[in-house]
Amino acid sequence: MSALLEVADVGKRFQMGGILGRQEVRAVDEVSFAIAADKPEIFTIIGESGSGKTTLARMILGLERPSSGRILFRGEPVHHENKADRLKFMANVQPVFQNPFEAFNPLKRVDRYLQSTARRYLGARDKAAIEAAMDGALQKVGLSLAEIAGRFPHELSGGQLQRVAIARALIPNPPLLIADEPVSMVDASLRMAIVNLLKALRDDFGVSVIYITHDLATAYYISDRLIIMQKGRVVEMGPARAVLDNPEHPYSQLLKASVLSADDAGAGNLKPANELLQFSNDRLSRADASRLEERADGRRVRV
Ligand SMILES: Nc1ncnc2c1ncn2[C@@H]1O[C@H](COP(=O)(O)OP(=O)(O)OP(=O)(O)O)[C@@H](O)[C@H]1O
Repeated sequence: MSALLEVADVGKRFQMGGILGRQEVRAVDEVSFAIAADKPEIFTIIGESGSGKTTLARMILGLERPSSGRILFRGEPVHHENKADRLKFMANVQPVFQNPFEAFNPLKRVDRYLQSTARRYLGARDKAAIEAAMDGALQKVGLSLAEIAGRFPHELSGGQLQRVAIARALIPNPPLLIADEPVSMVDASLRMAIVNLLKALRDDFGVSVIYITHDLATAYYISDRLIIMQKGRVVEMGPARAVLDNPEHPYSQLLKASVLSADDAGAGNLKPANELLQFSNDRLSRADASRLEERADGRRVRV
């Protein structure tokens, strides 16, 4: 397989506190996976708050240096000191952030963002070429330049604004998007439309998406493969349906049980989840001596 992205034994440690109470946080610990160049997919990173998802995403985007391991995009390290190399890399790997209202300045018209992206990455100078690039990207997300031209962020819904953010990311025609919790700030009624859009980008335009979430339901619906992270470590990874239909690691089971117990609210059905929490914490305390073991269905589980 020729790899689009290769993440190999990647770790990130942060030093916390002063000289005395100095502490090390292992935000990400020995994470490995690869995304093929010729097989677009939605690869999901799932885990609760603090499990290291965003740190991993920032390292893939070249915004943070790994403390150990390596990340290669088409065989080249993702960290570039040189501005031109950085720009070339960013044209290929584009981020979509959680909160579209934070991503756009409320006093700036949204089409300006698309314009500057087209100038920056495509080197487009004349008005017709810039507008064609903007409209092409907006059409991919179900909008058009005519619909959003001249409008300010508050004149669009959260769902529309997130579509514009995705259109902006698509302008350089990147083969890979890194979408960090792209639907968590979007109104529940509009969430599926964004999730379906990510699927359409994969199916119709061959874009791979690293989808970062703590939401099992959308992860199940959208993912080809996934990794489940707990405190910086992968506890289970593999084909999404196989893993989520029948999770093996206690933490994966706990995530699934938490979704079910939320549906079951009031039914007093928390005991199994409490037991799983105990199992999961037991495993975590022995994590240093653990390793990922391969299963017949293609998944790998930390044992
Ligand atoms: N710059 C930093 N300095 C120190 N610690 C950090 C830094 N960034 C992240 N961490 C720590 O690393 C761990 C992983 O954080 P990270 O933000 O990657 O998790 P996450 O899964 O994305 O959580 P969330 O869903 O809340 O964003 C946490 O314990 C966090 O406090």
